[in-house]
Amino acid sequence: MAEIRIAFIGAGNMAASIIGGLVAEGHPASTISASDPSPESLARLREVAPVATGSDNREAVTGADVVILAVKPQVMARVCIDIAPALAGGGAVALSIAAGIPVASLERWLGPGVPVIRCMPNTPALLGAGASGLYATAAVSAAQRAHAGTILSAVGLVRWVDSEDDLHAVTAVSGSGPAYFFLFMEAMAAEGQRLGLDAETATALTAQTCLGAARMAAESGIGLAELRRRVCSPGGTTERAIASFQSDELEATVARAMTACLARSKEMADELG
Ligand SMILES: NC(=O)C1=CN([C@@H]2O[C@H](COP(=O)(O)OP(=O)(O)OC[C@H]3O[C@@H](n4cnc5c(N)ncnc54)[C@H](O)[C@@H]3O)[C@@H](O)[C@H]2O)C=CC1
Ligand SMILES: O=C(O)[C@@H]1CCC=N1
Repeated sequence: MAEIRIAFIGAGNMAASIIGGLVAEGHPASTISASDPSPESLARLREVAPVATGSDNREAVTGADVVILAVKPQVMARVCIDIAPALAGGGAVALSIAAGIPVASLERWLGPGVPVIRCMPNTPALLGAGASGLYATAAVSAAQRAHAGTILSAVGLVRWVDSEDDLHAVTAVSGSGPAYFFLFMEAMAAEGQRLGLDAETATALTAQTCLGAARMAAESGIGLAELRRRVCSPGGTTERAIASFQSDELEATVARAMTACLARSKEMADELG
């Protein structure tokens, strides 16, 4: 990857996931810096990759090509207003990964002349298995768009969306999505134990099954419903389990959860924007 100087503001879970993935992909750690007031966050990050760390956000953004805003939505306004003078005229693009914060707010806080990209990534970025939705305004140059795409592609799948509003749906699908699968796996592993397996075996079988199913969904070129049908031997065991899920309205349960997620994303935009 061409050397892009990347500054992370906020060195928590998501920053560590993206930095870990970037460095594992061969992006030089020497071109990455991270700023965070929490010594604990910085120490955890240094265990992931030997990047430059500090607590001065303005210093971190100076000279960066891409500034990744990786703080919680609740502190984003304060952080942006604080770094705005250091970004002015520097030519950097700001890339926010915060849920719910609209581009218009980021532009207002960062000041004129700082192009903004919004991204909704997810934590499997740590393993290079992330999934990110990105949205850029017209003020973002083709080169800056390419930089953002290169960074996020280093840690997984990237899809650009044409409308900022679509990022709410991306959040409901892939941003929050890993947690849905963890919850589902927790339930499967717990039931596996109740049915007699030891905890390690139940968890390992569950995780590997999820991984295998996900790889088939992503790589086989076969539709999801067909993949499911191929596991269901007529009159067999899976058919019984699927019938039980369907009579318990699994699809409606999933739809309600994702609708709640999307509603919260919109609510956050209203509260914090
Ligand atoms: N965790 C996830 O799965 C995903 C999170 N996001 C978004 O990523 C952002 C970060 O989330 P996490 O990494 O999970 O949170 P986190 O709490 O792990 O990390 C946030 C970091 O920001 C630091 N921070 C607080 N005030 C700061 C300041 N003034 N300057 C610099 N750093 C400051 C905190 O000390 C902390 O280390 C959020 O906006 C969230 O919406 C997006 C997609 C997925
Ligand atoms: O729960 C959240 O608000 C963040 C955004 C997507 C995943 N985690």
